[in-house]
Amino acid sequence: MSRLPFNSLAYALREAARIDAAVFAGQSLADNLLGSVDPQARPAVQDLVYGSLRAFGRGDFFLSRLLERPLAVDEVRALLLVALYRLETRPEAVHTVVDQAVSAAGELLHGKFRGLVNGVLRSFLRQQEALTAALAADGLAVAQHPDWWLRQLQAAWPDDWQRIVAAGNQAPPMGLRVNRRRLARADYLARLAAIDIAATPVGEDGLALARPQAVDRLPGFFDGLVSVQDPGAQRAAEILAPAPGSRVLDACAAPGGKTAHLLERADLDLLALDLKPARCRRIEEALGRLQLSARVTAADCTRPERWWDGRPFDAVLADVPCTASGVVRRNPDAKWLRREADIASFAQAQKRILGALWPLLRPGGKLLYATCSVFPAENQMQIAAFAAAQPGVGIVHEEQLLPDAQHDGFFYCLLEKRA
Ligand SMILES: C[S@@+](CC[C@H](N)C(=O)[O-])C[C@H]1O[C@@H](n2cnc3c(N)ncnc32)[C@H](O)[C@@H]1O
Repeated sequence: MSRLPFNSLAYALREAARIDAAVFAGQSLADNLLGSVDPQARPAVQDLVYGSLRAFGRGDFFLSRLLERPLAVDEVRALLLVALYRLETRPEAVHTVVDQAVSAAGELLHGKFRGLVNGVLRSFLRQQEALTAALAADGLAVAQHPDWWLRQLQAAWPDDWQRIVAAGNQAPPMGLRVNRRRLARADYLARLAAIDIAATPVGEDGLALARPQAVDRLPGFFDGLVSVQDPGAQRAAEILAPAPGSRVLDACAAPGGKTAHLLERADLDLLALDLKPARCRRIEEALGRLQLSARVTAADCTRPERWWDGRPFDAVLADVPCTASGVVRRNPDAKWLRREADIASFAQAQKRILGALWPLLRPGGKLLYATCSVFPAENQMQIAAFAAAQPGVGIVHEEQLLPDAQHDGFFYCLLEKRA
C-alpha cells in the first residue's frame, strides 16, 4: 500500500516503475497493469509508462554510463528509467523531479536505494549534455528498438526502415470512425468544430484528430455516434466491402473494431469469433454501444467442426494474431516482450488459420487476410506461400501500410476463391 499522495509526482513515478518492472518480468500492458493505479493518477502514470517503454534502450544507454555495475533490482532500474524519461521530456523543475523520485525510492526495499537514485539522477543532470551527445553516436540507442527488430526492418524495407522506426518512436495519433448509420461524417466534424476539436477526414468514414482527446469529450461517444479506430484499421471494411445481406465470418474479431465497422456499412449476417470469452465480451460491449448486432461466439476458428453449421460464407475476415510490429507505438511493451523467434511462431499460427478458414468460403467468395505487422514473413511471404500451395487462390488486392503520422502499419490481402 503506497503512503505517497495519489496526486504527487512521486506516486506516479513509483507506479510507473512498478508497471515497467512487471513488463521487464514478462507481463503485457494488455493484462490491465494500469488497473490498480488510482484513477486520478492514471493519465500521468500512463504517460510515464508508455513514454519510458517507447524509449527502448535510451535510458539503458544512460544507465550504462552512470552506474558502476548493472542494477540487479528491476524495480529500481525501472524507477531510474522512468525518472530519466521524465527529466528528458519535461526539463522544467528537474530538481523537484529528482526529489520526487527519491521519495518514490523510499517505498522500495525499505528505502535502501534512495541514495543511489539521488546520486544517479543528479549525475545525469550534471552530465546531460555530454551523455546526450554520446547517445547521438550510438545508432542502436537512437533507434530505440531491439537490434533484431531493426535488422528485420532494414532487410525488409531498405528505403523506409528509418521512417518506420521514427513513427514507432512517436506517440500515436488518434483516429475516429464515424458511425455512418447514425450521422454523416461532415455533421460529426461540425459537432467537433463547435467544441474546438480540430479534425480532418481520412478514408471513407474516418477522422484524424489534431490532438488526442479523452473519449468523454467526444460528442455522442457513449451513444454510439463515433468510435476510436486508427484509419489504417478502417481499410479492412473498405477493402472487404461485403454486399448487404452477405453471410460473413469475422474469425478473429475481438475487441470488435472491424466487426462494428463492417456492420455500420451494411446489414450483414455476421458471425464474430474470438478464442477468448473475456475478449468476446468486449465485442458485445462495442456492438451494444453502437446499436449493432451479430452472433458472437467464443471459439477457435481453426476448429470449425466445433462451431460451423456447414453453410459456406460469402466473405471472411481473417484479422490474424501477429507480432503487432506496425502498432508498436501503441504497444511499446512489445519491444521489451517480443523475441525474434516470435515472428516464425506467429507465421505458423497464421498459416494454420488461413488453411482452416479457406474451405469455409463459397466459390467466388472473398477472404481478407489482415495483420498489423510490417514483417514480410507474416504478410507478403505468408500469402505467396499460401497462394502457391492452395489451388484456386486469386489475389485481388494487396496493400502494405507503413506506419506514419496518419495511420498505423497494416497489411491487407484480399483473396478470391476461384472455381
Ligand atoms: C488482431 S486481433 C483482432 C482485432 C479485431 N479484428 C479488431 O479489429 O478489433 C486478433 C484476435 O485473434 C484472436 N485469436 C487468436 N487466435 C485465434 C483463434 N485460433 N481463433 C479465434 N480467435 C483467435 C485473439 O484473441 C485476438 O483477439
